Amino acid sequence: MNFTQTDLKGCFIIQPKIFEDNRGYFFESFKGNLLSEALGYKINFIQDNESSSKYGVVRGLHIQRGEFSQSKLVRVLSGKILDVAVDVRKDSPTYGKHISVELSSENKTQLFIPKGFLHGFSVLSETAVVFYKCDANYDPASEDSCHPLDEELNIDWKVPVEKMTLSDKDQNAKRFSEFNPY
Ligand SMILES: Cc1cn([C@H]2C[C@H](O)[C@@H](COP(=O)(O)OP(=O)(O)O[C@H]3O[C@@H](C)C(=O)[C@@H](O)[C@H]3O)O2)c(=O)[nH]c1=O
Repeated sequence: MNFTQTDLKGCFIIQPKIFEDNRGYFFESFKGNLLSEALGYKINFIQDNESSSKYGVVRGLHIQRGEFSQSKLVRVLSGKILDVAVDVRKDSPTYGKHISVELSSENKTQLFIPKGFLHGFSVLSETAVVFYKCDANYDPASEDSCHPLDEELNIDWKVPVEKMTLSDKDQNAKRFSEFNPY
């Protein structure tokens, strides 16, 4: 399992080691000790989420604040997404910057996103099933969000705008200029 720190400190791209043979493949999809070693601190994942979405769906950009703030470990069980993390950590030298990483059932790449980041993804395949671990429970009262098409963030979701599907909540999300740092 290979951990690569990204341009946004604390966000890691994780590439599991795949074992292929005439039966198919095997890989360890999560190793708590190796993740803690790479991060330099311990993570205690307590909730797993799965969602399925069709091509062009953009979910995000979401965050939970306070005691329910979440780190996430994201991977794709089928299809392909563009996974996006935006640094909203107050005083971070990369505040407002984002990374985008293609995650697919084919490349088996994972993205670790620490607390203090907005998270979202777009679906680049016909459908995609996304699975992610969280280290805090879902708490709607702690949720905050930012519009995925905010001009200041300038995220290329790799989906034409006319083909995008957003939830009502995301369509009505605030602009980044109105967003309070984490
Ligand atoms: C996120 C979440 C939603 N729900 C419910 C609330 C709602 O009725 C339904 C759909 O919720 P949403 O529209 O918020 O789902 P979605 O837009 O997929 O929200 C998710 O987006 C990605 C990008 C994230 O990073 C996640 O943390 C989460 O915010 O599921 C839960 O019960 N538990 C959860 O953990």
